Amino acid sequence: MKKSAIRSADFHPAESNGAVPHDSAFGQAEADVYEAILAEEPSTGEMELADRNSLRRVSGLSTELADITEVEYRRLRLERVVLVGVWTEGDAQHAEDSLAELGRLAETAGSEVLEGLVQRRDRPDPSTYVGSGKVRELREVVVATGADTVICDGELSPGQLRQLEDKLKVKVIDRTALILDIFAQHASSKEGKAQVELAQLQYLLPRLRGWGEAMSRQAGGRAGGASGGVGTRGPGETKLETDRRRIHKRISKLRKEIAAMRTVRGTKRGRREANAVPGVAIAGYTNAGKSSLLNALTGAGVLVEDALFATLDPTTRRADTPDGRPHTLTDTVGFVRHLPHQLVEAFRSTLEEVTGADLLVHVVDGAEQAPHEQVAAVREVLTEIAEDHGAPVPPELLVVNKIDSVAPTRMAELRRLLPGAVFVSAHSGEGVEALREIIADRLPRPEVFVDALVPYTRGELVARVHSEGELVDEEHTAEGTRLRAKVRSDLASALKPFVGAG
Ligand SMILES: Nc1nc2c(ncn2[C@@H]2O[C@H](COP(=O)(O)OP(=O)(O)OP(=O)(O)O)[C@@H](O)[C@H]2O)c(=O)[nH]1
Ligand SMILES: [Mg+2]
Repeated sequence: MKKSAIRSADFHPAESNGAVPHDSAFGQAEADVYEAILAEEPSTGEMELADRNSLRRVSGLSTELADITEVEYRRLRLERVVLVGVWTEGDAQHAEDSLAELGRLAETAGSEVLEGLVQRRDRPDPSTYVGSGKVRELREVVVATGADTVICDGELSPGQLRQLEDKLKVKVIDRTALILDIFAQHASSKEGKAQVELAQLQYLLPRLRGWGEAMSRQAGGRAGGASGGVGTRGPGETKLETDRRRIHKRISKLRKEIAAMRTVRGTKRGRREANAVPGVAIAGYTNAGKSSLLNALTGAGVLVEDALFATLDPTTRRADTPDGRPHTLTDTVGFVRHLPHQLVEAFRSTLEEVTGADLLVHVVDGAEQAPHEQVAAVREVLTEIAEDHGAPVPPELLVVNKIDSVAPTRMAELRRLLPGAVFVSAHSGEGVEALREIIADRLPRPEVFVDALVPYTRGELVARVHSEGELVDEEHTAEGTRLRAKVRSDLASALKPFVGAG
């Protein structure tokens, strides 16, 4: 597994400030307890209780929310991580690719990847995700590497997370939480932030119970051994109820806010549609080079970064086809395997930019090992959104990017894997001109022929024919401008009063 440089500025070893988890905003780690656990490896049933009582609460994971709004800025503060995946189908290569991607996601979130392990199983273990033997092995790796976090390549149930954490004694998070964390770090617009927070809270809600139990158990332990038994409402649980209510309230508030922002976005899009300017959405796997391609096509200065999910807010640019027809190009949020469904829901309004487009430019990174798998993952999410939206997926143009870093021998293979694709390099510009022509070709064309005499008082209609339609000829007469052109239906109806007037 590739190692990234340790981000020393961000590196906080387990803090030992004696903070009681209940009082700390996000459960400060209790380093002294942790040291004690490291010193002895408990294995017997007798040890188990002590073991559980000394569970290390890790910063960022605790559901203790001092202030719900902090979720927005919540960072998992991942540091030194060990990755683990369960491989249930496909071949070993597939499992390793998925883990390598998890590693890149972890690095994007700012952590150092120390080790990666995969296990072949028919299905993940219902209680600990990996099998019990593997848990022990994993614990050894955690101790040997000094990792403070284990990231699992899947979405774990609240119970699985808790049990693994109990056994590994370090923070355990899953792919979903990791992706949510990256989105939280990258969201910059008001809408993006609200969407991420909504997704995080939805993820958090079902997980409150388990952690709440652990917390009340701990509280009971501290109170002198009178641990809150079954049915006892410990302080943790009371707090839990309050937290849950506050989260529910916050969720409905966010939903309302997002709906309002969606209306604004819809209005903007509606205006574009009313202007009959066809829209192209650039979609695709994260890091495929969507923003780079938008820049190459339009000269827009959109942020390009070798990071996953650099773009969270759609950027729309106007452009003209080589034959002068205006259209819009929208850069969109990238997709990834197992995109958390909470995010798909929260980002619906953003993703609607994609399903509402006239043409989908689906960008895929040609330098990837298995680009066709990324293509499949993207199509899966698109279908899901389109179904939700009750609209068909727009016609797709597959574009293979980064051909500057593809070996010539590999090109033939790519053509076979991705039939019908256009090959480009946003960097070298190769193929970009051809892509422009193909996009122009696939855009809906004005289909209604009009022959109208537009009075000089209605100059704006003439201007629209110039910018949106295809002019056949134009003549300035005493009564007005005589236009013969092909236009889209909405403009044709606006011109109707003047048709046949000459
Ligand atoms: N070699 C090569 N690298 C490219 C090309 N296009 C983009 N890249 C690199 O790929 C990385 C990702 O590019 P972006 O344009 O940010 O990709 P994106 O699809 O917008 O990514 P997200 O917004 O994070 O989903 C950057 O490091 C780019 O420099 C290309 O044609 N060739
Ligand atoms: Mg981007």
